[in-house]
Amino acid sequence: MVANKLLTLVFVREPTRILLGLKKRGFGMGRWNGFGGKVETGETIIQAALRELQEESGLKAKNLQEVGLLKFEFVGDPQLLEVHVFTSSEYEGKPTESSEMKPQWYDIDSIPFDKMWPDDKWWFPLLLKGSKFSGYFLFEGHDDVLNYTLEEVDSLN
Ligand SMILES: Nc1nc2c([nH]c(=O)n2[C@H]2C[C@H](O)[C@@H](COP(=O)(O)OP(=O)(O)OP(=O)(O)O)O2)c(=O)[nH]1
Ligand SMILES: [Mg+2]
Ligand SMILES: [Mg+2]
Repeated sequence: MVANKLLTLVFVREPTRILLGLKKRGFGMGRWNGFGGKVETGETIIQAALRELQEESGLKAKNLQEVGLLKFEFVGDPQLLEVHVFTSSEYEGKPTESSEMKPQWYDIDSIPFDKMWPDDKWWFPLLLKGSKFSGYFLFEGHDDVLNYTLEEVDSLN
């Protein structure tokens, strides 16, 4: 047994648009995504979500809500990634480019799914309509999803 690796992912949204960032380095480089990263020792998942959002976008979330739990397995890697997904509709600050992310607002009807992680096109509609969701995705490499499960849930765990 290998413990799951905990990660956060935060989407700041307004009624008609959502803030994405182009990942400039590391895991998922070149893809548009929300802001987030690894939960560090001694930190709660919510603390990590707030910290990573601020480090990567310059924004302070005011009403973070946990909306999704996504588990990822990669063929050949025993460690599962467990990504806790949040939204926030209120924030302080102005989106600012960081060493990791280049932020840009996208209209919710023109999300660049072809330049995002391939699983996002399945669960993003649930996030955009305000549902909570839970999913599992088996990847081969970083581009191919071999199979997945995804469900809307009333509450997360
Ligand atoms: N939208 C989406 N996001 C994903 C997927 N898989 C995955 O790890 N993520 C997210 C979770 C994290 O927010 C991010 C990966 O963490 P990271 O590399 O940004 O970690 P970090 O900020 O701590 O990086 P660093 O400080 O160590 O450089 O990618 C996916 O399939 N779709
Ligand atoms: Mg990150
Ligand atoms: Mg980090």
